[in-house]
Amino acid sequence: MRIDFTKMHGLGNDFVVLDGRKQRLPALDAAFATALADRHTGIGCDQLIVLEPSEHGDFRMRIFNADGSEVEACGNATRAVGLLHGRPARIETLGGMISASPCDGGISVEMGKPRFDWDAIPLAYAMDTHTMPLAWEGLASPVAVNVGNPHVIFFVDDPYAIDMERLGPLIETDPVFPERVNVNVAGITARDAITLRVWERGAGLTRACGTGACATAIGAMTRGLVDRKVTVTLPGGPLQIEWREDGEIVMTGPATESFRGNFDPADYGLAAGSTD
Ligand SMILES: N[C@H](CCC[C@H](N)C(=O)O)C(=O)O
Repeated sequence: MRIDFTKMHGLGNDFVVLDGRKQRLPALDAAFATALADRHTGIGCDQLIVLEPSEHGDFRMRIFNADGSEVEACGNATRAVGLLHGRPARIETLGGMISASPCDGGISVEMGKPRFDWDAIPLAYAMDTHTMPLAWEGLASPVAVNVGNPHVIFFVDDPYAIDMERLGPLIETDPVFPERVNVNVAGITARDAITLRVWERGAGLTRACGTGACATAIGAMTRGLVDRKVTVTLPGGPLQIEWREDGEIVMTGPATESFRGNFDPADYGLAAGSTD
């Protein structure tokens, strides 16, 4: 029984999207996600996205990083599935209910409200998350915020001068982050402009990170560095982030369908037709 997929991306952060409402899928475990995400022996992606029926919204979106970890939120994928849905959608995720709507700028997503408490990030012990009293070599005093998933944000002069391949995994896996963390290095270029690079938990350096853009914008706003509407420019391109007066984070940006295909799970040694 072959499985249909849609290959998509948001500013180069790429996904394999499976619609579990229309077909039976193998067990959604780390082995399945890592096999499909492998860029040499699989289809290749930063995240595997699976759509399922939902009793609380239009559908449920499950998110698996390339390392197989299932996580709570993915901003770029939310725009991608919003494009597929083609009309406003209420989406159930592990990080809560969010919504996506087609708009002039592509897809606009209400990502929920940020959480700043140390145990909501989460951190391993209590500390000031507005300015964490910690440093990893030259990266110091970050903001920590949860926008459905955990982020730590360092403000630097030049994000492209930071050795993310070395410092990213070091910080991602530091025990102070019991659920690991997405690592953001950001430069403020104007009251409405941020430059950002992200080492993603479970996926590494990606061309864009939607939740990273949201977290970084919020962190910069809480420090008074930018206004409540900013353009966050990642290696793959720009996203518009607004922190609305009601506390909701709104992200707007493009989503792209690259191609469609199908595969036989048996080719990956995966049992076909079982669902978890
Ligand atoms: N790596 C993230 C999930 C994907 C987030 C990113 N691709 C986005 O667009 O928000 C995490 O483990 O929390």
